[in-house]
Amino acid sequence: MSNSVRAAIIGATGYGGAELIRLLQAHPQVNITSVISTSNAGAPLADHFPHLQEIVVDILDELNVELIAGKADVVFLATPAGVSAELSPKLLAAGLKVIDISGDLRLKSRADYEKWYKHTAAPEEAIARAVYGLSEVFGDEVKSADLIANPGCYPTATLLGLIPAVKAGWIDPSTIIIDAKSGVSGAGRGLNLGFHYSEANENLTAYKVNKHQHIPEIEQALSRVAGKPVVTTFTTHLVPMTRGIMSTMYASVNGEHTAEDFTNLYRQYYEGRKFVRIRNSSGKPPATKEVSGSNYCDIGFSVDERTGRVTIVSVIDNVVKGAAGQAIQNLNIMMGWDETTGLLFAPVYP
Ligand SMILES: NC(=O)C1=CN([C@@H]2O[C@H](COP(=O)(O)OP(=O)(O)OC[C@H]3O[C@@H](n4cnc5c(N)ncnc54)[C@H](OP(=O)(O)O)[C@@H]3O)[C@@H](O)[C@H]2O)C=CC1
Ligand SMILES: CC(=O)N[C@@H](CCC(=O)OP(=O)(O)O)C(=O)O
Repeated sequence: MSNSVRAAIIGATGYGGAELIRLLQAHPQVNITSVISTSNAGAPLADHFPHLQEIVVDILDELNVELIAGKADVVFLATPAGVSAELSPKLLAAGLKVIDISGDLRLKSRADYEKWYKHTAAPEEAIARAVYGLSEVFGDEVKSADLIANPGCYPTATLLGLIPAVKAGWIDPSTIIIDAKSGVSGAGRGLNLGFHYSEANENLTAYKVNKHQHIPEIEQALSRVAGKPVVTTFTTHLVPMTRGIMSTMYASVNGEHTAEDFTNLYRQYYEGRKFVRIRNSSGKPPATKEVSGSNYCDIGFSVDERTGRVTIVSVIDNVVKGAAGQAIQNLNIMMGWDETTGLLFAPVYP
């Protein structure tokens, strides 16, 4: 077990990159040694993110694998789809550990990736080597990994909310419906008409209906846990707020289980895992603001005796637990450190 690591961040001028910098600069066992940009190498990072000036040294480096290997032990990729598929094998070959927050290495089927992401899939060896880093569920596999496929933001909230019940056989997986909502930062910093203030503000839109790239990711993990193929209906909505994801999930309950039973089951499943907080069944469901800026995932339950269905509400901050925070949690697990190192801060409220 090493006591500290040097970290490089590719995609440092984007939202995921900025959040990695914000969190890693406060991590006691990580030194940021390179922040990388393909379009602005040589410029100060603070030109892009004035909120980070004088927090980390920094002139943006060019993207050069040899340069990174000379400066860092671990590389975080906060890059658009298609980049990591090509770059990760080169970074691994240079002896680096790689944590990828894009979707490039999450799907075990290359055909599925190409169908849902419309990019060329990563080489088979890289996909086989990548460990799906849903920390609280697959943490044991993360321990020995050198390549992490960090889960997507929606899948993180959704899977943490469904897996204990699916695993226990308390819900019928064929009845699962997932209704998910995200703040605008989930779409990244790039410009796009649908995310202009006047289009997104005071508006609520469903998007990528039955076409969202997180559908196969969610189904892959649920199928693994259920031990049989699971398909789901998953609909995403854009909410005019900056951060936050809420996944509201519905499923038929197998047998007689109250909301309190679900609460106890989930508390047992996540025992000792500080970042998943299960709400009391008598209280109100969790809200996005109650996890904003933090690495927490809060989950609450209601069972409707009339319909025999459970409603599960799960919330996260998309850029923290849904991206940079979970990526750092996975680094902690890989390094044999306490998984909470550098991440135990309270949400920002209000
Ligand atoms: N935003 C979120 O909540 C979440 C995002 N993700 C995923 O994380 C990844 C990053 O997302 P996000 O930070 O929001 O996106 P942004 O669009 O904000 O940032 C992406 C960054 O990638 C860099 N980049 C673009 N093209 C290349 C290239 N060819 N090679 C290397 N770097 C490149 C750009 O910087 P430059 O031009 O300076 O190189 C850009 O700043 C995406 O795959 C996204 O889907 C996952 C979970 C949550
Ligand atoms: C609001 C919004 O547009 N969110 C994005 C989240 C994208 C993302 O995180 O993509 P990968 O996990 O596939 O990398 C979306 O729904 O596509």
